[in-house]
Parts: sequence; structure tokens; C-alpha cells
Amino acid sequence: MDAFLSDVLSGLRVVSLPLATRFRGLTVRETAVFEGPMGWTEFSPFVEYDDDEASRWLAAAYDFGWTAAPPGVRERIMVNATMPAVAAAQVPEILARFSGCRTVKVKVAEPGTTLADDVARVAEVRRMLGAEGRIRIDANGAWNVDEAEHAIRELSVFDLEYVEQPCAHTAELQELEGRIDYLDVPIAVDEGLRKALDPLGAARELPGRVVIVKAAPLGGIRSALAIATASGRPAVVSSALESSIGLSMGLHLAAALPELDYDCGLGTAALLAADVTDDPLLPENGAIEVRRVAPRPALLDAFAADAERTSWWRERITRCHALLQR
Ligand SMILES: O=C(O)CCC(=O)C1=CC=C[C@@H](O)[C@@H]1C(=O)O
Ligand SMILES: [Mg+2]
Repeated sequence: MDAFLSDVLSGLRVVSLPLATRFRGLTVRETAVFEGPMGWTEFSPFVEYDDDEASRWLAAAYDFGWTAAPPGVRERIMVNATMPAVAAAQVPEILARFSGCRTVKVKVAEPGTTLADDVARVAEVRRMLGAEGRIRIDANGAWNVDEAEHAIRELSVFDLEYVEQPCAHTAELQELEGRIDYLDVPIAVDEGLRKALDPLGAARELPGRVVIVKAAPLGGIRSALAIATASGRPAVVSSALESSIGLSMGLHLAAALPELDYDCGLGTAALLAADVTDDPLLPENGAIEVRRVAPRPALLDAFAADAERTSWWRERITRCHALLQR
């Protein structure tokens, strides 16, 4: 084993953080954190991701722990509230966790829910935000073109700033874009970019008017910046539901983007019931300060994953590290 990897593994801490509300089918978020010369960093690809995809997240973790973040042009990042696909009645208690956010991203089209559920949820968010608030929706590619056209028409009465990944495939997005042109709801691409084999190439060719950039899945802050630039479109920085350590990477990316026209999806520490620090990166008055985060050892102990899960992450890192050496 090379010295660098053994250094990473010797300081590695795997935690299992409970969520305050179910998100993306998860009730706990497992993640691995470790310290480099520049500070603490995080490796948190979702457990179902294969090693090829996860290795980009490891490159990002190394980049953030071992190199200085590029200079920022802003010190605070305006963020959106993130509304999981909950029943409309739960909307107020979840919004209450996101202090002062003027923008809400609402998850829609979740398996097991109906368009009527989505309409009720988005209507309740609009009622609570008032006419000035901004609402975007995210379907995570769950609709086919017909379903997307129908759902976006129904939901557009609530005044949407954009719809994130309405369909899974690029060809579908292209067709949908023509069909919903008259509604003037822009399409934002998330998975179409971060799951592409070549995100830099995809960035130039994708349909849609907005790109979602996530630091870890896109290989780190510099790589995500290059991808955002190549897209030639406004970028929204979003989280991958990390602990505050990983969120800090996203905040540094948002700070470094030359233009930032939209609020960013980096308020997701508010969806966690526990974090690795006593001073988590939570929205205050709708914004989060750009800073690095160090964990409190007692919290790493309290939320430590069990021995079996910890060795699963160690093996995963070992395999991903080998892929990065190719
Ligand atoms: O963008 C946000 O408001 C929060 C982040 C977010 O929605 C996501 C985080 C993690 C996994 C993804 O399924 C999801 C997304 O699709 O953007
Ligand atoms: Mg998304």
C-alpha cells in the first residue's frame, strides 16, 4: 500500500448520521471523513455507486484536503431550502429548519407518490413563501417526456424558476425542451452532467438553460469550475447531502464561481439530525458563511459506524484510490 493511502486510512473516520427527515429513501447518511494538510475533507458517494463513479468523489476529497481552495469572490452563499417529497402537511415543519431562505427546491415525482401529492406540496410551499419566494422542482429524472410535459404544465401555475432533471436521458430533455418552451420554465441538468462519463464534454452539449454543479461528484472544486465554465450557462452549486465538512467543499466552489445568479442547494445540513461539528453549516438568514469545518472528536465517536461498515468504506477507498492511480 502506498504511504499516502495508508496515511488516509489511518486517520479515517466513518460516521452514520441520522437524518431529521427521510430524503432520497435514506434515514441515515453514511460518510467517511479524514484530515489533510489543508484541513478536514469528506468522501461520501452514496453506497450504491460503483467504484468508477465513486473514485471521482475520492479525487475531490483529496483535492480539498491537500490543496488550497481557489480564491473566492464572495464570503457568504445564499442557499435554498430543500423540501423532500413529504406530505403537504409536513411542509411547515421542514421549512422551519431553513432560516430565512427565500428559495425552496421541492422534490417531486418520487416513486410511490402521485402528481396530486406533488401539486399539494408545491402549493403549500408557495402559500408559505408568498409571491416573492422562488420555487424550483427536482424530479431526479423520474418522468418520461409525456409525464414531464403534463406535470410541468400543472406545476407551472406556482411560478417555477426551473425544473431540475425532469427526465433521465439527454434525448428526452431535448424533446421536452421544445414541448414546454411556451411555459417558460427552464430545464436545469443535474444527473445528466454529474453521471456523464465525460462531464466536461457533456457540459458543452447538454440541453437546458441551467447546470447543477456538485463538487464531489464532479471530481473537486477546480474540475467543477471548469465544467461550469464549459457549459456556458448559469450554474447552481448543490450538495450531495454531506456532513458539514463536505458542504464546506461545495461552499468554496460556490465562492469561486465568477457569477452566481441562483441560490445554491447547500443548506442540507438542516436535513440532518446530527452532524460532526457543534457549529454546522446551517443557513442563517438564508445564507451560509464560507469556511472550513473540523469535526468534534466526541461526535465522531458518538456517530461512528460499526466495524463492518467501517471496513466496507476502507476497502472502497482502497479500490477507488487504485483507480485514481491508473
Ligand atoms: O439541491 C438541493 O437543494 C439539495 C441537494 C439535493 O437535492 C440532492 C442531494 C443529494 C442527492 C441528490 O439526489 C439530490 C439532487 O438530486 O440534487
Ligand atoms: Mg438534483
